[in-house]
Order: sequence, then C-alpha cells, then structure tokens
Amino acid sequence: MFRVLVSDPISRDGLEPLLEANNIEIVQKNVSEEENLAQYDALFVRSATKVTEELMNQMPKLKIVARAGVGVDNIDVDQATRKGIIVINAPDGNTISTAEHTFAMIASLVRHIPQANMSVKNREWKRSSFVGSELHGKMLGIVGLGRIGTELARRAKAFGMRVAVFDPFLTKERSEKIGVEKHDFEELLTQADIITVHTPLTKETKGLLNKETISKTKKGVYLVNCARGGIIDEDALCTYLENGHVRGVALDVFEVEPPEHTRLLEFEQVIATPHLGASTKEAQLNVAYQVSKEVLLFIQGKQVTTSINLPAMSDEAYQKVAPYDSLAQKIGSFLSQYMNQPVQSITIEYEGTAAEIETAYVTKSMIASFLKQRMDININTVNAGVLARERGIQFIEKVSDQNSGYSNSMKVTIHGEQTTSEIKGTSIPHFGERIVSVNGFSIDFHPSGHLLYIQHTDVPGVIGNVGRILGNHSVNIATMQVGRKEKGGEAIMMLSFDRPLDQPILSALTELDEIVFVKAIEL
Ligand SMILES: NC(=O)c1ccc[n+]([C@@H]2O[C@H](COP(=O)([O-])OP(=O)(O)OC[C@H]3O[C@@H](n4cnc5c(N)ncnc54)[C@H](O)[C@@H]3O)[C@@H](O)[C@H]2O)c1
Ligand SMILES: O=C(O)CC[C@@H](O)C(=O)O
Repeated sequence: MFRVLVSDPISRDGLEPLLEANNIEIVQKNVSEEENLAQYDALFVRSATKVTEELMNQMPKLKIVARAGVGVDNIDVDQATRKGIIVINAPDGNTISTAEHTFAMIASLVRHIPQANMSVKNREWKRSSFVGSELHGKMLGIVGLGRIGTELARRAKAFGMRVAVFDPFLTKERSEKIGVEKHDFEELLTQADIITVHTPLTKETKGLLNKETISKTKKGVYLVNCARGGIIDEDALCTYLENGHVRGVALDVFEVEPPEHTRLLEFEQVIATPHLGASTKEAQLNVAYQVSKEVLLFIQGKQVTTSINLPAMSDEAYQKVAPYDSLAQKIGSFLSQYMNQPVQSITIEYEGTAAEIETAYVTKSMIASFLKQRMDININTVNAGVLARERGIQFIEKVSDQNSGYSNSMKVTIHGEQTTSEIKGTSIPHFGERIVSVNGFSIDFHPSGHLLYIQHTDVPGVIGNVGRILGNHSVNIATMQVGRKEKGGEAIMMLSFDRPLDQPILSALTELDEIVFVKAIEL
C-alpha cells in the first residue's frame, strides 16, 4: 500500500488519477493533526505546510513531496535532496489564474476599486476622491518574464499598454516574439508607470525593490507583488508611501503570511489579497491533477517530469536511457564490491550512442549504485551527487570521441586510496549488457547474478585447479570467461553460479599458489 498524506486544501477532483489507482490510500489531514506521520510515502502540500528537515525526519518512509503549485520556498529542497526524497511541483497549472489576478490587482489599483467599494458600502458617495488613471498608453514594467510574466504581458498589450521587461535570462529574440521592450533594470525603474514583479524569491531577488531602487522610480509609480513576499521590501514601501513617491501598492504576497507588517496595511493606497493568485477552481484542479499524475508515474516506476531535484526527463527520453542506466548500475555495484577501500574519484566516460543520452542521469545512477553498497541509507539519483561530494568523492563525466569498436560504451574508472580500477561495458540491443574489459583485461560477460572474479598468473592447470575446488564443494559453474593481456602474465577469470559462494570455498581458492586475488560479486 502506498500512503499519501494531503496536508493543505487540495482539489479532490484533481486527485482523481490517484483515487482511481489500486493500492493507494489518500488521507486529507494537516500534518499537525496526524499522529502517525511515519506511515506515509508521499506528502502533498500547497504553500501553508512547511516541509522542514524536522518534518521529514518524522516521515522516514517519505519518498516524494508534491507541491500543488509553483513556488517550493516552503520546502527544504536541500534536505529533501540529501534524504533522497523527490520534490515535484506543478509549474504551469496556475499560471493563467495568477496572471489574471495580477491584472485584476493592477486595474483595481489605478481605478481605486477596493477603496471606492468600501466607501459606497459605508454609505458615502465621494466620486471626486476616486479619480483614477487609464492603463491605455501607460508603461507596465515587468520584472521576470517567465510563465506568469509572459501571460501578463499579453493581457497588458491587449489593454493598449507598453510593456517593458527586465529579465537577465531573456533573449532579444524572445522579447521580440512576445512584443515587449527588453530593458535593463535601471531603465525599467526610471521609465515604468507601474512595476510588477514575477520572479522567484532568491538571494538575488530578495529586496530587489528596496529603498535605493524604489528611489529611482518615477514619482507616482504603482508597485505590484503577486509573486513572493520579500521581493519588494515592506519597510521601503512604507517610507515611499508616506512621502507620496509611490502612489499605490497591490500585494498578494507578504514577507510573513499572514502579514505582520500592520503599518503597511494601514495605508489607504495599499490594496491586498491573502495570497489568492492561484485560488481559482480551474488552477486548483490543474495543479492537483498535474502532481497526482506525476506521483502515479513515480509509483509505477516511471520517470517524473516536473521534479525540482532530479534531472528532468520525459518517459520517452528515459526509454532511450534505460539500457545504459541498467549497465551503469551494474558497473557501479560491481566496482564498489570489488574495491573494498576508500575512494577519491569516479570518472565515467561515454562513447558512441551512449554519449547521446541524458548522461547526467546515468552518472548519478551509477554513483547511487556504487554508494548503496557502502551506506545504509536511502540512496537514489536524487541524493547520489550530494552524498558523494559530502564524502569527498569527486565525480567526473566525460564524453569520448574515440571509436573503440563498440557502437556504445561506458567506462568507469575509480581512484581508490590504494588502487585504481576500471570497467568498460556496452549495451547490445535485444541482448543486454556486457562487460568487455576489467582493469585492462579484455573479457566478455553478462553482469548479473552470483559472480566470481579471479585474478591469477597465466600458467597451465589453473582452470583445472579452480574447477576441482569448486567441484569438491559441489558448486556447479554456470558460465566462465577468461582474459589476459600477454602470454604467461597476469590473467583473469569471471565465473557465474546458480547460488552464492560461501567463505570456505573462497578461502580454498585463495590458497592456490597461482591465484592473486579472488572476489565474489553479487549483482
Ligand atoms: N500569488 C500566487 O498565488 C502565485 C501563484 C503562482 C506563482 N507565484 C509566484 O510567481 C513567481 C513567478 O512564477 P512563474 O511561474 O512565472 O515562474 P517562472 O520560473 O516561469 O519565471 C520566473 C522568471 O523570473 C526570471 N528571473 C529570475 N531571477 C531574476 C532576476 N534576478 N531578475 C529578473 N528576473 C529574474 C526568470 O528568468 C524567469 O523568467 C514565482 O515566485 C511563483 O512562486 C505566485
Ligand atoms: O497554493 C497556493 O495557493 C499558492 C500558489 C502559489 O504561490 C505558487 O507558488 O504556486
């Protein structure tokens, strides 16, 4: 049974993909009210539930956190990544609703609709107090032309506004295609009549509009924040509302929610909504449906596509990656068992068609498989890179332009504290994966099951002696491959069996004079 805890109010209709599936239990209850958090595999949240390290520690089975919305600032993504918990969101399900809400806020701001509404309800009729301005012909400055910024720009243009945009990642081609003026931040500040922010809250965007930057705006400017509290500094807003430089402010989001800056809310020129950007039936259905479908993919062992902490990959792309993923996992596990020593670096080199896939995913998969043999915690492609780095293991990914005769190959080299080892493998369509070289010895075997690696001197009788010892212990050899670099030098044998070998057999083999090294490997 896969158990899902839905902590914030999320559209029940949107949970349909999960409700219709078998063996999934869904409980809709806030985390603060649930006594047995340890039983859940998945957690659904909006922005209210804070997914902290402490909460995740109480949920040892947690595998996936689904944010029914865009912003993941209420989720400790770094800690989730360390713990191997996938974090997904619904990146575009609420875009239209939030753009529409922003536009409604802008229109309300310049026509004083909320204030006029209050006044009429107070039985007043003050028509001259609420003279507004037209949007037509005014310049809207959009900071951040992502999904919401783009939809807002379209609506503003339909109202006859000029749209100026600042976004450091915006290309000239895209701005031309959307029909907006690309500006630098200073230009936008000095020219716009209304400035609205649509960036995530990051180190760079926190306080982007502050005492200094707001001082550069036009006198009488309107400021809007329907993105994240803190992008516009709330103290600075109070200063400029007080001295009349800023004519009006519209806020859907606050530095602390519900807002604690009561002085800001006391200004008549401030209009506010309680984080309602995504609060429409349509958006809530969209985001819940989007994350439910993703969680179902995860449960079915398929690729999730909207993960914050996994390389994004469609199921179609994963089908191309899958054979190499399997090979990488086999090589990682083999090398980890074979090299029983601390490791300094892992290099993975892709050649041929293997170099054309999402190599970052496969590299993480190989590292996860390597680390799994050594660590007793949940390791997967989400946290493999972080855990390797934390343990001082450097990993390097290379693409080789050499042609070693295989249509694809993957070579993993591990520098340990005492020795260096290397395995090369290939994936043959309809035939599976093969290891074609171990530490420079050419060989050809299927990396699966109960294996035995033997390094020995290339002298007559070794194979017979090994066969005799195994026979004496009633061990049947399933397959056997040999490889050597030169006649009479060192050589290797790779054997496979129907059952694992126990220690007395391994000790007996090690005692043979011509045997240098013996290692049982389980794949
Ligand atoms: N009020 C709500 O209910 C609500 C609903 C949905 C989204 N949001 C918030 O709205 C914001 C935008 O969402 P989105 O889906 O459009 O995101 P998005 O990722 O599509 O767009 C963000 C844009 O900001 C730009 N950007 C990043 N750093 C910047 C910087 N320093 N200066 C200027 N631009 C910068 C990026 O290049 C990108 O184009 C997010 O903060 C999101 O959490 C709020
Ligand atoms: O869940 C909500 O209503 C907030 C949504 C919004 O802030 C988001 O980032 O998607």
